[in-house]
Amino acid sequence: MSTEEQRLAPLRDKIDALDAKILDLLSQRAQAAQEVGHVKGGFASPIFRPERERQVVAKLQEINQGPLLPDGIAAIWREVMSACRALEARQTIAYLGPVGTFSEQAAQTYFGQSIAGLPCVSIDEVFKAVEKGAAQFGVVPVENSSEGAISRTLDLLLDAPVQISGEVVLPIRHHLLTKSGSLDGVTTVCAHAQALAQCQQWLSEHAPQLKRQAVSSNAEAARMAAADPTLAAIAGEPAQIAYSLQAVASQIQDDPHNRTRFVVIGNYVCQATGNDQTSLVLSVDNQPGAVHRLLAPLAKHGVSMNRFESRPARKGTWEYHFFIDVAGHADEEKVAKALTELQDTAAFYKKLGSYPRSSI
Ligand SMILES: O=C(O)C(=O)C[C@]1(C(=O)O)C=C[C@@H](O)C=C1
Repeated sequence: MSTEEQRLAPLRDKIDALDAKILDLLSQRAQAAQEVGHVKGGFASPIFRPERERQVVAKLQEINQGPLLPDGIAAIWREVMSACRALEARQTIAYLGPVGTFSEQAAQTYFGQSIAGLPCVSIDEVFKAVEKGAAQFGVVPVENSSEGAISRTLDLLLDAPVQISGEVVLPIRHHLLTKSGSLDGVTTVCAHAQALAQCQQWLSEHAPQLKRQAVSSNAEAARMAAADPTLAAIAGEPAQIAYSLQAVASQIQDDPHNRTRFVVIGNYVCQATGNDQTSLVLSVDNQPGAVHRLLAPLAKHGVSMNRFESRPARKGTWEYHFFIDVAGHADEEKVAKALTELQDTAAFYKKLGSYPRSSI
């Protein structure tokens, strides 16, 4: 045994002994979670409680003496609670598929790995899966830092009978992938239209010879590139792994801070956590100063606006719908007062949900 091995052996023995204790405690925790699940079953109440999961992590981060970092604690307990939640009842989570998409990564980032993933061919299908009860929750992209709002998601949120129960913000790292790891013989690069737009400068500078073909998702592009040596794909690491592709170039997005925000849709109304956001859709009659008057209650009651997005109204009597995110939970007094006055002023008003802010 080498000198290094001699010095590592007792430390590894110590780790093994500690791991055994941790496993015993985790097993006790899992049994307690199962009992929680039985209680919930008696009341037919929801298994997933995001506000409780935030509370669990926040308490541990508060008492943490190190050396684990807060993000490490959050990641560990996300998986601990994901596994415990699955013992209560495995949650089916719909997302824009196929496997390997950023939407799948967002679903796993939010719910952990212990979920039943339901890849859907379109954002519409994610909404349908949640509405018909085929999935408890859905994860859909709502805006990208480079390309702006995902209009289909906004249009579906307008009419769908679902709540926004959470949000996830993912850094988006696009890679140029092929089966061989080179561009020899490659004529076309495939990707979702958003990804092609987010990498257009890099493609023009480094691969202007490639034809650009938009497809339903980056993971679908990866699946195609895995089957056709004349194709390259722009996709993330999950798709690269899922379809055994090699990187020709990594992180080719034009904006190094490129990120996409996803919303979690479901029928669950989150309780306040102290770090929440409320999303709304509003419309006003087309009169001078109408939008200013519409938003006046927010300033009056000291409610901050985090986002304001206008969309042409595709039907009905109004010209625009305004998608607005405000800081705070709808149950907070100042937010509740502002929303009541907004509702009285607006020609159209829909509360999409109050939910915990993304921790990223
Ligand atoms: O406390 C609960 O409601 C539980 O179901 C337990 C638990 C956990 O593992 O701590 C698991 C799932 C919930 O989303 C929240 C917390």
